[in-house]
Amino acid sequence: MSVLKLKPVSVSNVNETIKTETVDLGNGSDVVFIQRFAPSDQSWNWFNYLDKHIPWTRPNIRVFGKSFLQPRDTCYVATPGLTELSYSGYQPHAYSWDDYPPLQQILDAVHKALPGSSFNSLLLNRYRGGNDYVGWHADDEKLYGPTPEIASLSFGCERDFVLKKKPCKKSTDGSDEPARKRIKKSSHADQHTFRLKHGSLLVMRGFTQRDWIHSVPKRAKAEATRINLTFRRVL
Ligand SMILES: O=C(O)CCC(=O)C(=O)O
Ligand SMILES: [Fe+2]
Repeated sequence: MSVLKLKPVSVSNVNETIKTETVDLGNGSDVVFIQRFAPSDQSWNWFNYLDKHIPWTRPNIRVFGKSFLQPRDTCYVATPGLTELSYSGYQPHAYSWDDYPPLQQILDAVHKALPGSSFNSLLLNRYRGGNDYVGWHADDEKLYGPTPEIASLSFGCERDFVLKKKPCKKSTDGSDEPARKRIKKSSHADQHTFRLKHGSLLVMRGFTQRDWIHSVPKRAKAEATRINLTFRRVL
């Protein structure tokens, strides 16, 4: 019998040695979390560039029929020719990747870390202190398809990212049995909090947008600015 000897490989690419955690949310949903995706100095360079050069806007959005100022700054970048994004009654202008060359560099790094991914759009968020937030929502717009992979890269001030299971739909089977009894016992928690550090990458996959909602809540103590990039693929 011949034995295949494997030589130890010296890894030159930092991304290949980086610790990746996967949290199984159950029912075909999971989250991949890479806490140290990008080195701190590189992340600060990107933060400073984006803070200064991105044409941030704070649009009016509609939630439950009422008009609100979105509680964070935003900008949208997408490959030309894709279906236009529209959320909460707002249709952002799609800027081009070429307008902001470091974005292409960041996109390449994300693609390298996530084999098989091919993102073609990016929603940027800037939280100018702890009063800025994103409320409970799912990124379940039709243009992303039923099982979108969404990669979220964070720079600057650490904030909590909370995932919460959507409430179960009321049964339509006409049974009188209390729902509590009919639900199969599961070991999966229905809420998870991730501390999104400077340079971290969190990826939502599978049915996460169908079965879960997420938010970045207000935090009185988070005074500094945070920039977040969510990469998506429009089908
Ligand atoms: O800022 C974050 O970490 C999340 C942003 C988000 O959920 C979104 O842009 O859809
Ligand atoms: Fe989101």
